[in-house]
Amino acid sequence: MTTNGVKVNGHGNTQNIEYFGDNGQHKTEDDNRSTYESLVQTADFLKRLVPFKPEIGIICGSGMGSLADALRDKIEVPYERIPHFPRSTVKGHAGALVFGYLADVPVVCMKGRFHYYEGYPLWKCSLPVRVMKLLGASHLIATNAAGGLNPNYRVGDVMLVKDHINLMGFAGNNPLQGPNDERFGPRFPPMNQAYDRDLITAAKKVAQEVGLPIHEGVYTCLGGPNFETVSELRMLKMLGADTVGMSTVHEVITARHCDMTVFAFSLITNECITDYDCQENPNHEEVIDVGKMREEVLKNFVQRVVKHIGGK
Ligand SMILES: O=P(O)(O)O[C@H]1O[C@H](CO)[C@@H](O)[C@H]1O
Ligand SMILES: Nc1nc2[nH]cnc2c(=O)[nH]1
Repeated sequence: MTTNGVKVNGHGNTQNIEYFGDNGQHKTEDDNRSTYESLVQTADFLKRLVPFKPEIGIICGSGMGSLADALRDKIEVPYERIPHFPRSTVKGHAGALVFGYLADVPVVCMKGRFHYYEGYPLWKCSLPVRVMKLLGASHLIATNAAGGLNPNYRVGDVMLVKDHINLMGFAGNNPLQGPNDERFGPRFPPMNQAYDRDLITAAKKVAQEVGLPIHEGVYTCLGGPNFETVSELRMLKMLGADTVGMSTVHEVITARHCDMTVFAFSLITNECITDYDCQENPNHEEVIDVGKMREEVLKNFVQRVVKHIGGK
């Protein structure tokens, strides 16, 4: 079957999707991969709309889109207007880049991120990070809603991410797969200092000031969209993960590849269920509700972290 330049072959559960250019020439997934030049086009389009250079890129996690509402002199650009940009499909992820000033620091917020389970390859989920870099941002703040695996974590607490476990990477899936463009970064980037230690130290102080219960730990990302089984969670705990989600890791890898300084945190939206007798179920509504419940304190927290970065 061929429709709109896409041919789907296959029987039963296996399908191979082939792409065709305008002249019927065969294209592969890799031909559709964004290039340095296409991302420069995206950045140039945005530069024409925004009269300042963002210093920090902020990714709002599920239910945390209101972080972007705290910006002054906002310019909001819906994803569907931005060339080469994916579209948001998940509840709690509005789908717009919001430019403005937070604590007098110029920033750009992703009000809505892209997830692997939406059907986007990891390079596409992380594409906005490269656009932020091309816009001039030197720092990335990635926020996420996550399940708390560490038994000391409570719903509403925040965990500063000190490290991650790239589980999808173990299975051979990585946002940096494919040809490497040195203009972004090296073929083999180190990842042992992915999360900036100075920012973690500063953020701990800020959390105390705003009365936010804080932890420091290890995040892991699964592909989703289902929440985990009891056995999977027990395994992740043994591996050393403190929180579990479906985002952030590939964004951070992409940011470190292009030499951005990274700060990330998880809002604990649910306690992971590691007991077969527990009758509760995690669900996305609860995740979004906790984000909303903590919106004021998180705005305050992020604003102060941004101020710290801006004042450096
Ligand atoms: O990581 P963010 O986007 O904050 O969202 C988390 O919450 C959603 C599940 O409720 C998943 O998308 C998971 O990744
Ligand atoms: N994978 C995963 N993602 C989440 N996002 C919010 N809570 C959870 C969770 O428990 N598991």
